[in-house]
Amino acid sequence: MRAQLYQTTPTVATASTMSLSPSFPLVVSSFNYEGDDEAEEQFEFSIGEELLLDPNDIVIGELIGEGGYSMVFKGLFKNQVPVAVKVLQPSQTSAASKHQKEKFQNEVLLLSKINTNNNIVEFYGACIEPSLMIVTELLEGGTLQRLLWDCRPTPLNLKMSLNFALDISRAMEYVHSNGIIHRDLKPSDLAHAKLADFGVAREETADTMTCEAGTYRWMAPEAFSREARQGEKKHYDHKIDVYSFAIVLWELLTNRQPFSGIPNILVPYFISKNNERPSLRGIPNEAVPILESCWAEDPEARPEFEEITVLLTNLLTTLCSEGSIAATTLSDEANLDEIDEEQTTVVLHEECSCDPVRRPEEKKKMKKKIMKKVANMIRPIFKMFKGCLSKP
Ligand SMILES: Nc1ncnc2c1ncn2[C@@H]1O[C@H](COP(=O)(O)OP(=O)(O)OP(=O)(O)O)[C@@H](O)[C@H]1O
Ligand SMILES: [Mg+2]
Repeated sequence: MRAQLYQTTPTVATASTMSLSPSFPLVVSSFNYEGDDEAEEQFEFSIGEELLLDPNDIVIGELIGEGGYSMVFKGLFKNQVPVAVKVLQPSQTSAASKHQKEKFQNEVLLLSKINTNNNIVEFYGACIEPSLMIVTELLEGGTLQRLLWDCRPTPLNLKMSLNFALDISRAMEYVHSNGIIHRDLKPSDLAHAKLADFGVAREETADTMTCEAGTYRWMAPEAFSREARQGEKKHYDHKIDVYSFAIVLWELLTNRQPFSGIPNILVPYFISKNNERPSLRGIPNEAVPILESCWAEDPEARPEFEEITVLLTNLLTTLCSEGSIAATTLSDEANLDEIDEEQTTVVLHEECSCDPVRRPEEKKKMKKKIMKKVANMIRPIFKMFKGCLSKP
C-alpha cells in the first residue's frame, strides 16, 4: 500500500484535505507505507468528542521536526493560534494499523490528562480523519538537543543547566503523580525544559510493563534486560524515568553525547553487562551523588522526582549563588580531552552562542586549543598523503 503524504498543489488550505496553505512554504514529501493486514483490522476510537478538533480549522505549514513515528508541522489553528501539528505515520488514517491507532489514542488521552502543568506542552486537541493528528502549543526555540548541539563542545552555563534540570524534574514529578511513566525521556523530546512527547508514555499499572519503549542511550538497564529482549515480560516501574533523567542531567552538565563512540544498538550491552555509566570527570563534586543515585542499577535505590527537585534546588543555591566560583562551566580541559571527531566538526562550523559567562579571551584560548587538537588529529593523515606524493 502506498500513501502520499501531501498533495503538492496548494489549493485548499486546511488539514481536512491535508494540502498546503499558499502562505506557507511547500512541503513536498511522500511517505511510502508498506501496509499489512493489520491496517484492515477494525479499531474503535474511544476519544471524547471534546478532545476532537475540526480539521478545517487547522492550516498546515512547514515541517519543523520528524520523529520515529511522526512528522511535525507548524500550523495555524482557527486562523490565529500558532500550533504544532504532529501527523502520525502513515499519513492516512485508513492505512494505519490497529497498533498505530492504539498508540495515537494513548498519546491523546495522556496529553489531555496532564495538560495543566507549565512544564508540559499544552494540548489543544486531535483529529482522527483524514490523518491521525495531535495539535499542541507551538514550542519555539527548538529542542534541548538542538541547543546542546549548537553549543557543543562548550557546556551550558551551570546555572542554566541546573535550572533546565529543575524544570524537567518538576514536570516529571507531575507526570509521575498522575500515575504516568514517560518511558522515553531524552533531549529531543524537550523543548528546552518543556516535555513535548508522550508517544510511548503509559499509565503505570500493577501489571507487568513490557519493554518495547525508549531510546537506548537514555534507557534504564531494566528496560532492556536479556529476558525482555527475548520477548519475555519484565517488571519495571516509573524509576526508569529517573535513570533517563540522570543521563539528561549528565548531558546538561557536560554537553557531551552519552556513551559517545558506542553505536546506539550496543549501548544496552555496554551498560548492562559492564554496569558502565558516563564519566564523572569534570562534574562538580556536589552533583556527583545526584547522578550516581539517579542512575543506580537498582531502581529502588533511585530517588523520586520530588526528592530530586529538592536536591537540585539545594545544588543551585550552593553552586550558583552570588560569588560562587563554580557558577560558570566545567573546565575547558575536561571538555577537550573528550572531544571526538563529530564534536570537532560542530565546533569548526558553529559559533557558540549560549554561554553568557565565557569571556572573549577565554573563547580565543579555547579555539586555539581546539585547532591544536584538530591539527594533531589530521597530522598523520597529512603525512601519509605527503608520503604518497613524494613517491616516484
Ligand atoms: N509542540 C512542538 N513544538 C515545536 N516542535 C515540536 C513540537 N512537538 C514536536 N516537535 C518537533 O518534532 C520532533 C518530533 O516530535 P516527537 O518527538 O513528538 O515525535 P515522535 O514521532 O514521538 O518521535 P520519537 O519517538 O522519535 O521521539 C521533536 O523532536 C521536535 O523537534
Ligand atoms: Mg519524540
